[in-house]
Amino acid sequence: MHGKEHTPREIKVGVLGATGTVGQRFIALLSRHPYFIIHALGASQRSAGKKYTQAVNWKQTSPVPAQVRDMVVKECIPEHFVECSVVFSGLDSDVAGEIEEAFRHAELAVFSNAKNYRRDPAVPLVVPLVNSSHFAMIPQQRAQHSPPLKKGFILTNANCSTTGVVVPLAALEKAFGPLESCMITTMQAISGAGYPGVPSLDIIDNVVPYISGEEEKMEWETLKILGGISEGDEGLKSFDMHDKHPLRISASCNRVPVIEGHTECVSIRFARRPPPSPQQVREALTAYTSDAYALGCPSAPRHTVFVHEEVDRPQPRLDRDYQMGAGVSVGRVRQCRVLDIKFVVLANNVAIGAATSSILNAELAVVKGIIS
Ligand SMILES: NC(=O)C1=CN([C@@H]2O[C@H](COP(=O)(O)OP(=O)(O)OC[C@H]3O[C@@H](n4cnc5c(N)ncnc54)[C@H](OP(=O)(O)O)[C@@H]3O)[C@@H](O)[C@H]2O)C=CC1
Ligand SMILES: N[C@@H](CC(=O)OP(=O)(O)O)C(=O)O
Repeated sequence: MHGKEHTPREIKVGVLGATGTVGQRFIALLSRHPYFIIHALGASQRSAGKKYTQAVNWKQTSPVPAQVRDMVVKECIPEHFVECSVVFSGLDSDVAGEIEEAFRHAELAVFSNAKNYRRDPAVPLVVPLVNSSHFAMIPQQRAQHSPPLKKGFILTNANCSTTGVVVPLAALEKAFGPLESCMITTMQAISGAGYPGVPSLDIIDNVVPYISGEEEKMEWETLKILGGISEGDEGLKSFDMHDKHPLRISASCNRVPVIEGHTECVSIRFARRPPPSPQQVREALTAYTSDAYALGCPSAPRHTVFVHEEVDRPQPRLDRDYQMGAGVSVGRVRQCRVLDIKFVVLANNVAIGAATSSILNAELAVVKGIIS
């Protein structure tokens, strides 16, 4: 997607949870990646020992890529992945904790979608369009491990709804200073619940106003991502959780009958007075460029935030595949009579909300010389 990509030698990668919703998206994206080469696939014991096409219930719009069709799926143990430098994890969170730790311990770079390590004080929670500076925690994470690691680490990406909202929030903090409060109401696609996900009898002709754990994750993760890294007396780093400018966030999460793409209605108040106008907000969102794009990551979107002028956009069916789902769409930027500004965000939950974020994070790690 980027014109002047930095192209290193080929890097062998593995995919854990390769048969799942996120795992399939990893495979579709990695099969045409310029330097990540799919070398090993892992899933549960139900799938291990089978050819990929026999193990997977493929739900992507393109066929199973030729290079993985006959690959035999392995159990998720590091011995089967020794030739890989990187593993991408789309593992169920019930099992991701132990498996990802075993891979880190075996000196692999683990890029995870699961929630298990997002709150770990040594693990960066990186939305690649926002906080690539948090990679600075990796040396400390390696040093804290017993024995200290040379190559292994875990880096997570965020919850898919958090990812959509932090991109415009980061752009606006960059342009206009800290935010003071933020109210979010989500309309989340059923693919966010994996496959087969929400039963059809629950979701057709319906809205379900509850997604377990989602509101707490959005409220907490946003603070870690938008906060910086502070350095203590003995040089020890910690995530500052947006503490210097406390940000109050309230999220309300709903499941809606959409297949892909999370829509979020967002209202914000800025700390500085007077606040920017809707037009200044539109301009700042349009001008925002990610480090991932500036550094030449091949999967980075040209438009980090695409701002719609039409009054009825963004819409999931129309906008979720723009830039292969790697950017974020914003529309309906207008004045809020309670806070300052309100707008609508659309983010593709399985692309920038999951697999694309992990791949971009790994590309950033390559550009920053953390993996080679
Ligand atoms: N869907 C989304 O939009 C998003 C998902 N996530 C997170 O990404 C992760 C994957 O989600 P999703 O793809 O939707 O989930 P799925 O349920 O679709 O896939 C889960 C994967 O985990 C594997 N698995 C299950 N149990 C085991 C086990 N005991 N050992 C090894 N592998 C196992 C499954 O393999 P098998 O087929 O063999 O059972 C499958 O490959 C989750 O942690 C989720 O919370 C994050 C952001 C967005
Ligand atoms: N809970 C999200 C998807 C997800 O798996 O989130 P997390 O990675 O934070 O557990 C959804 O249902 O849309």
